[in-house]
Amino acid sequence: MGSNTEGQTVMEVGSDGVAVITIINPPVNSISYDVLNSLIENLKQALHRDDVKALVFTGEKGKFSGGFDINAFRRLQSGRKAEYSRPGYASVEILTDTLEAAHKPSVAAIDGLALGGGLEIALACHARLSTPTAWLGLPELKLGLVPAFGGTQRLPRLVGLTKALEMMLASKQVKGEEAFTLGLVDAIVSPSELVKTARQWALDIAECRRPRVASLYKTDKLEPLGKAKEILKISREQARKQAPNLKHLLVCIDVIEEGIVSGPRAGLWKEVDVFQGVLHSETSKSLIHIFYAEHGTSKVTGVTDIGLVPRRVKKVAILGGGLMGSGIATALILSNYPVILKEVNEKFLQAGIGRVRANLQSQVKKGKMTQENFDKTISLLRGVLDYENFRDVDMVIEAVIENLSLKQQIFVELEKYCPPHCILATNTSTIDLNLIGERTKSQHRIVGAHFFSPAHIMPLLEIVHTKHTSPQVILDLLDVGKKIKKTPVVVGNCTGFAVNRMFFPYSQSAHLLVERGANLYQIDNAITKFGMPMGPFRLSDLVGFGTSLAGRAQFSQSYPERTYISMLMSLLQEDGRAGESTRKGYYLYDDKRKAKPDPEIQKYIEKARNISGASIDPKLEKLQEKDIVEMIFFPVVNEACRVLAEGIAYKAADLDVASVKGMGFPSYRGGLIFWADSLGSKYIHSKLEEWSSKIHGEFFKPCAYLAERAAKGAPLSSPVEQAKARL
Ligand SMILES: C[C@H](O)CC(=O)SCCNC(=O)CCNC(=O)[C@H](O)C(C)(C)COP(=O)(O)OP(=O)(O)OC[C@H]1O[C@@H](n2cnc3c(N)ncnc32)[C@H](O)[C@@H]1OP(=O)(O)O
Repeated sequence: MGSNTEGQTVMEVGSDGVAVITIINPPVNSISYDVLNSLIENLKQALHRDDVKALVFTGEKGKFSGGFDINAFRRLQSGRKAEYSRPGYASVEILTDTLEAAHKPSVAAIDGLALGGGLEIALACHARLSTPTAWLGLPELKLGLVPAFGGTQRLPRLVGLTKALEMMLASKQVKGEEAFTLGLVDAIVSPSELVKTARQWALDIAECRRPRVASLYKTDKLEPLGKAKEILKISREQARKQAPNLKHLLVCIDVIEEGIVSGPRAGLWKEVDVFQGVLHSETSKSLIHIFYAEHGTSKVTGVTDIGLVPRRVKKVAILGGGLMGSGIATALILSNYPVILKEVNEKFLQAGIGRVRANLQSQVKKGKMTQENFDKTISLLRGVLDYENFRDVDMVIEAVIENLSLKQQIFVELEKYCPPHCILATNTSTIDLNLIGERTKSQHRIVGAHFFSPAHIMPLLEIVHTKHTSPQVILDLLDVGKKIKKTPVVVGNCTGFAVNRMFFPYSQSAHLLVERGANLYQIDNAITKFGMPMGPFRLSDLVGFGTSLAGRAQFSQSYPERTYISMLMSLLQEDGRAGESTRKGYYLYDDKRKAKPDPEIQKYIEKARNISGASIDPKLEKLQEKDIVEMIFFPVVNEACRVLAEGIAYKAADLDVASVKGMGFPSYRGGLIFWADSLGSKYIHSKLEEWSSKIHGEFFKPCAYLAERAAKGAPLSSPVEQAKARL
């Protein structure tokens, strides 16, 4: 392989007359332009050579291909010229009119994974063999794209329209076994026999012992036209309802429909026509940014690049079996970690274990876990009432209530009972870690393991380090985080850390606006339409006012000048309305927890307004949706800038991932800072300045980091030169 090339294919022609073309581009054998060019060259050669009767395509080291090289797409999105000047060159000219139309048959030998463009190459072959455990799918839509190598046409013809729509629109992958049942692959073969069997299969087709199928022209799996149109109509309606901000889903359905109504070649050409549009859309740029940002969170300077190896964590102890503790225990046992759960008395302990059981039971009910697996998983959990069993644990996660002196006492005990190598983690969501460990001599092994509720479901793990936390401890927690399938983001220590801190203005700006005349339910509506799972008021109801008010108290202590204190929540709480758990908060809740606006809320708003002395601003009474989104999120962006400036977050992309995974910020907007940069630092700064002078001085005041970037016209994501909290 040339030193400047990104992968290649190699061709080996056997004495049996089969040319085996192997894709080589580690780690996932993605199809870079170099791979594609080399594949085309080898394909043409094989078709030309007299000693070749048939072809087999496969991938090196047990992986067929992870799809087209996403990095190449990223380069095209940032202005690089397209490699092929002829539209449809790869899809129509090569895969369809050269490979699929060739007189020499081809077979794909699939192991590991065949995704996106990788699977599409296989679909253009005349047969596919797969190992039982390989993953096959067209996940392009997850990247804001549509399949571009003919997948929109061939997949429905192999597996039927309904299944193909599900696989493409939901980026659902299927395992080899299921692919065989669906008709996507022709046989299941063990990895050791795969290429050998594929060679023979290809010869069998060449010698007419097996059928030679061009999937593009298959029709037996397609529904009759009327039925197909009905399926597509329903699919469109669902896409519009479930993802109203995502246009590429509808584009994909249109392309599939074109093939069904006007024939597969017309469908192929439509696929070619729409691709440039989706590739250069903001949605695709954002989703590809998030793909890379997510991979980047586990690369931490000073931790993962200094030659350390993660130590094996064999046993974990959790303190506190409440909502968080039981969720964390569930996440750990689900990934086969033996866990001891400690509580203060038998009643609490049984309640905690009950919660873990209920979490697992709900997986059984949903058909995601067998009863046998349930029994095996729950057997990894042991309840205890004292520290005696802590003598051989490798990691402790404290998840008791947010009470500093209680946590300090617990850490003193932990230091006494746990072995010296044991990682001492806390799940606090706001309290300064230095204070928690103040009474110990173990500051180097104290770390934050901040899970988000419900901990066994929410994908983010915020790993908080102090100046004393050792890189080894951070690395170990990163490793555990990955093993329990969380996306870990490493951040520095401060009140609220990165995620809660940057989002603390989210609910406050909403309260500030409501006190000045904005409609509470319109705010939630606008924010939901923007793409958040729920607006700030509905979120406060879900979290519960007790927790929200406790969090606000912490913030107002640490950041008093910019904490907006509205009495609205406290007034509601005094009246027994503490959120969803009391069935009344900003909304009223029925038996099914469905939220309904409550006209009574106006009474409380007026009371809160009287207390704060705020007056109604006619402009805020008539806010447009765009204004609401900006007034709620620009203070969040402002706080995120402070988090970056102080070095609490390592890079802007980490905050993008944290906002998506921790707060539900829409991934198709690329995360908080990526979205902010799409609007421009200058614009955000000018808006905050304006609101600071007209509405509330301190709350909206742009921070120095934002002001400096706005003055230079620089993006907020450009690297910070001097961050304080580096390791
Ligand atoms: C023309 C076509 O229609 C268009 C397309 O094909 S679009 C591409 C479609 N393919 C995809 O979306 C697959 C995206 N990748 C994945 O889902 C997962 O990476 C995977 C299932 C392939 C492998 O997962 P896993 O084994 O956990 O490894 P993972 O850590 O994710 O990836 C390993 C490395 O490969 C890279 N990688 C994975 N898929 C890639 C791809 N298609 N292109 C470029 N790089 C890729 C990752 O960025 C990562 O790089 P890093 O080590 O520098 O961080």
